[in-house]
Amino acid sequence: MSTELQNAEEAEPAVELPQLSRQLRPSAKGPVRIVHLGLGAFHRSHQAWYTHQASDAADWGIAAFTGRRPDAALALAEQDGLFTVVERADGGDSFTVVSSIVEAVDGADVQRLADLVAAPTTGVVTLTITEAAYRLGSDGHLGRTASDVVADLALLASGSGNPTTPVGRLVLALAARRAAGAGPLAVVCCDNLSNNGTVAHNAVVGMAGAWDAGLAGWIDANISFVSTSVDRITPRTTDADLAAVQAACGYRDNSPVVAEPFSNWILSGEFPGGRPRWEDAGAVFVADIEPYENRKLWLLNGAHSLLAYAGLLRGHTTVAQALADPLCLQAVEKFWDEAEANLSGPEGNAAELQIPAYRAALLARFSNARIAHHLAQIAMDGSTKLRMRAVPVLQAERAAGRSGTAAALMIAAWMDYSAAADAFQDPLADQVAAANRLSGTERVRALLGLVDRALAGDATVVELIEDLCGTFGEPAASP
Ligand SMILES: NC(=O)c1ccc[n+]([C@@H]2O[C@H](COP(=O)([O-])OP(=O)(O)OC[C@H]3O[C@@H](n4cnc5c(N)ncnc54)[C@H](O)[C@@H]3O)[C@@H](O)[C@H]2O)c1
Ligand SMILES: O=P(O)(O)OC[C@@H](O)[C@@H](O)[C@H](O)[C@H](O)CO
Repeated sequence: MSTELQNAEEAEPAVELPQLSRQLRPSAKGPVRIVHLGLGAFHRSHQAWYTHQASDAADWGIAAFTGRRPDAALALAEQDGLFTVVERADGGDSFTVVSSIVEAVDGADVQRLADLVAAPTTGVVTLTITEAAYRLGSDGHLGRTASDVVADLALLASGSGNPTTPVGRLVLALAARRAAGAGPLAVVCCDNLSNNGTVAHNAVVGMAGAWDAGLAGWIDANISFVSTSVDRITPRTTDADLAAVQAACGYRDNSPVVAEPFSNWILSGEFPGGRPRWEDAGAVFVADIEPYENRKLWLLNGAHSLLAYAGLLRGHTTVAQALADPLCLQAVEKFWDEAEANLSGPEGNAAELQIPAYRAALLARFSNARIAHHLAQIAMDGSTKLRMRAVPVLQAERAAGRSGTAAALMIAAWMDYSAAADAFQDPLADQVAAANRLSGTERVRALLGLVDRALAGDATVVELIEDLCGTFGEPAASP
């Protein structure tokens, strides 16, 4: 099922080509034993790709559900779940048809989700629903005032209708599993969150407990929440990507995904319902995930957020363009110095994390100009992302008696961007807009309070961030 072609863009585009399907590329469908929520680009390039490569892949089919719209499920269902992963390196593309997704379902079909999660054959639920979708407040617990959470809780209490949040849908499906007596399984969070297994646990148990304390107790006793560090840069698919697959592979694929050749998956936790041999594709299972998670979230994702806000303010569009700007690069290097000073390795062995090599590899990965990773995509949902990417480094620097200026600069750049952006997307967009109607120190304090309440109460930090605003260009005047 794997095709290797180099320099696809040199091939002539074909016309009237057959569509990718299991007839065109014969491949058996494994039984559904993994249910996935959040059928986006990253699930296809990462968890589906690892499952496809496992030596026991034939035993582990994935049923993948979309989040907010049916489109991705409809497109993939047309191809019996098959899609192409395009690995885009500096030197050219290579193409692999991935067959692990055996069912692609509209997330609104909550009955199908409940049926599959309740099946005793299902052993794993994976999640890529984005950081903001867990609806956690800055205290790390479910924000029970968010309007969609309120609506889902009312709906669960009434016993009729379908939840709309992914967490609400999962809670309903786990209730069905409990009723069916189907036993334990693992929920594997693959979103870019620190301690993401605990985040998923707090969101799921928080919502279940607000509905039915017995269900929350059953989930605590039966569901293992696995933490992971996930890595593979996967931008949104473009029309040019569709054309490149068509030209190189000789079929039409309406759901290809383009990713960098690099991939990494580190997992920590129990799998009481079994799991595929993901280690065959390079996944690593560890006892203590925190050092790896911090390395990735601070160095990679932290630099991404910094480049996104600084880069957009300076008129750049992609990660590679922003990195080529000396002012942005310098900010990244300084942030990395601060982050590195606070990274400790497994069992206190920092050398194990190989930070210099990791930093050098990141510079090379970010500079891959053939991967057009748009800063606007990375910039979304900043109030949530900064809690993982900037706040821990700033707190650690201050605890060590240092200023934390480079981490504070990331937050200042986000503030400037929030006032300047034409289309600002964030779960707290309304509060951000209200804060931006204030001025001076009041504005900075209000914005910082949306990211971290304790930091907003520290006058020195507020002053530092206020001084750093404007570093990458003045934001537009407040509305
Ligand atoms: N793309 C990457 O390079 C990458 C790498 C590592 C980790 N991740 C993680 O995976 C997540 C998804 O990335 P992606 O590239 O697949 O994005 P995507 O936009 O392609 O897909 C996101 C999926 O989540 C659903 N979703 C988003 N917000 C939701 C909400 N509020 N409620 C319900 N469903 C919602 C969407 O409908 C979609 O199915 C990221 O947020 C990140 O945490 C992504
Ligand atoms: O996907 P997000 O929105 O959490 O963050 C944007 C990027 O930082 C992220 O997608 C990275 O590219 C990814 O985490 C690399 O593995």
